[in-house]
Amino acid sequence: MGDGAKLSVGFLGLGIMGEAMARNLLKSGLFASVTVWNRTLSKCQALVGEGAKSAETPAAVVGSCDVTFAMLADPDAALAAVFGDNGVLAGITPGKGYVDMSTVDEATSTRIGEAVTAKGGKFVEGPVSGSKKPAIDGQLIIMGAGDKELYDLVQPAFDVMGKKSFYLGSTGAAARMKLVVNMVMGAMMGAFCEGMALADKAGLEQSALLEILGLGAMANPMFALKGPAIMARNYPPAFPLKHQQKDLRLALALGDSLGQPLPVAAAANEVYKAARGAGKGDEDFAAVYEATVNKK
Ligand SMILES: NC(=O)C1=CN([C@@H]2O[C@H](COP(=O)(O)OP(=O)(O)OC[C@H]3O[C@@H](n4cnc5c(N)ncnc54)[C@H](OP(=O)(O)O)[C@@H]3O)[C@@H](O)[C@H]2O)C=CC1
Ligand SMILES: O=CC(=O)O
Repeated sequence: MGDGAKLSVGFLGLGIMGEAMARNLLKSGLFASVTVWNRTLSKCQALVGEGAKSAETPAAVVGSCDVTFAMLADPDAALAAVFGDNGVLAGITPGKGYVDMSTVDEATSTRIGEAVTAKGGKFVEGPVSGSKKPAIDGQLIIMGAGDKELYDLVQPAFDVMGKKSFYLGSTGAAARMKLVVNMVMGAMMGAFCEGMALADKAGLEQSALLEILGLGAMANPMFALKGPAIMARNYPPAFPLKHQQKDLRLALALGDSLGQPLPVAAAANEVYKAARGAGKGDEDFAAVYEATVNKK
């Protein structure tokens, strides 16, 4: 690995994000091969049709690749892929790299990193900011931490998947940073939805609110993008609500562990929990509006 020859890379998890990210690795032509795996194996077919290889287990992917990337739902999924039967660990041999780009907590990432390095492998965590479209466009923001040699080795892959990557230090730093970023995002979306609901109740046009917000210091791409979805009350998933609630839950746990009060995020989390409870978990996180709006 790292002797100038093209790397063979693997990718575990072909959900909304992973499929787009793996496709960009494939399309780049920078790698000797791209081998994919997904728990629901049928989801590998599209990429195989475009030139990827597929394998039946994470161990088989890792065994046949220099570096394997993962983009999995949550801590349970990330741990299952590594420690489960025929998981990542079964394929790790000295020198192999594992880059987990899922949004998880520090404890999960540390556990995975320690297990990989105990077998002589190298580990980087690389959670991302940016949603379905930035993933498709290769415009993610990548937060990296862990083994610096592996981070440098996979920089070309990060450049294909993202517009900027940051090396933040030892394992855990990127996991923490990503949770802080998504805590802010979840609370912002919660406040925005309350504003949209109040505007409507107060006899104001939501489109006018959107335009006024968009012209001032609070202008941001998220309000501009999600505002029309909220007005149409139609939420095709780009960032599933269940993942935003998971991120708030993990950020609040981080706050608890550090004695940092997070009352705004805690309140926002309750609204996402209500939306999940109402069956909105697989819709876009803008569907938190449905738990905000007072239907009376
Ligand atoms: N969507 C977004 O905008 C963004 C998402 N993220 C983060 O990226 C990660 C992936 O998100 P996204 O692609 O949207 O999620 P999806 O829900 O679309 O995909 C989740 C993936 O995880 C797999 N998975 C779930 N549970 C398990 C398990 N127990 N064992 C093995 N595999 C499992 C799924 O497999 P299967 O197909 O079999 O269900 C699927 O491949 C999450 O951590 C999310 O928080 C980060 C930035 C943006
Ligand atoms: O984690 C979600 C995102 O949009 O970033």
